[in-house]
Amino acid sequence: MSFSSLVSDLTYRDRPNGGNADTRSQVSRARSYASTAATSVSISGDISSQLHGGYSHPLARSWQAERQLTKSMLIYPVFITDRPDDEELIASLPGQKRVGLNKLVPLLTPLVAKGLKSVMLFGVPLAPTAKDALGTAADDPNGPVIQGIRIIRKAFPRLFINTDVCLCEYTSHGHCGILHEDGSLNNQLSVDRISDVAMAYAEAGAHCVAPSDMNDGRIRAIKLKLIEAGIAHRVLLMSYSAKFSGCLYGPFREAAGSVPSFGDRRCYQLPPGGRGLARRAITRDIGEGADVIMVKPASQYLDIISDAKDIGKDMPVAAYQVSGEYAMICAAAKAGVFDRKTMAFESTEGILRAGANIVISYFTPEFLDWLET
Ligand SMILES: NCc1[nH]cc(CCC(=O)O)c1CC(=O)O
Ligand SMILES: [Zn+2]
Ligand SMILES: [Zn+2]
Repeated sequence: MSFSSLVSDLTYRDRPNGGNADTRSQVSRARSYASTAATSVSISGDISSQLHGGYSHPLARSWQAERQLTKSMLIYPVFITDRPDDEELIASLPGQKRVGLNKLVPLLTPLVAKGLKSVMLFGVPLAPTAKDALGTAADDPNGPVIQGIRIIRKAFPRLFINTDVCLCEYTSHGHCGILHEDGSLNNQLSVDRISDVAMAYAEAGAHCVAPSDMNDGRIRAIKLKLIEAGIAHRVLLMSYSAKFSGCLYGPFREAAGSVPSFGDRRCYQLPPGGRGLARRAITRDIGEGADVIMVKPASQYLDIISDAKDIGKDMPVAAYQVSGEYAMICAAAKAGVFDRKTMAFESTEGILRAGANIVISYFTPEFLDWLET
């Protein structure tokens, strides 16, 4: 194929700008270049060098992705406080709100109408007496999560309810379990307590329990309790398997009031360089009975998402684009670094390309406007 025949193709091709004068003059300039250069420039017969035709049309571009982002892949994090009439914007998470139980249905109604399929519930106890060493408020039958489950089940019977299961929002020390006297996690007591909380959410009607505490053995403990209670067949167990420590949960901790009062979470959340450790945690959690494995944060850990897909070949992989990732995108877009919507898609498509089937995203309400299906 010669250069001049490629150039003449240009005149027939569909063009988004309708082949305006500008393009026509480019084409004629290219053509006159081709006629003078045709003898010296010749493109060899290598047909595999031609890729553009495969993605010149928007539909053809969509065919290039293994997984297209759809509304059913998105899970929206929802923060519920213990003050029923609360409705306040979260300063650290632009555009996101914390709501009380009375404002839950008004928050979700327009989103469900636009195709919201799934939420992840977080409880935010604000009452000064709400926190103690055991995180008692986590499974308070009158607390925000259990009452939130009941309200959502009734108002939106088709909405899939995931519940984040952890103690850090409810403990006086802000750690994700019960502590030894020296301040380290007491793994056995923590697992007992976390699995009780998971059971309380499942029995209240949650479709999914998702422990984010990172104590060893909690997946197995929860699965066994679900089986024992005869509800394992209707409750999905999503493990925050590869959850890394670092600075990307800051805005969430602000929103949920779960900043640890001392120390940090590095003894239970994974070290950022720990790819092998993440693979072991994923393998372990699959073995303990997880139905879905999660990687978190998402964009900084795309290799881990890919590993999760590889290890859990037959399982759905979820990725949590966490508060810090969201806040960074908001801040950069606001500063004019890039367009917010373009980056929302680009980051999410990267997460899907790495292997995720499910994305937990603060952009969900916007995606419901942006996506057709
Ligand atoms: N353990 C609770 C929990 N569940 C989800 C997140 C983070 C979510 C986000 O940053 O958006 C956290 C915070 C943490 O572990 O400190
Ligand atoms: Zn926690
Ligand atoms: Zn420790």
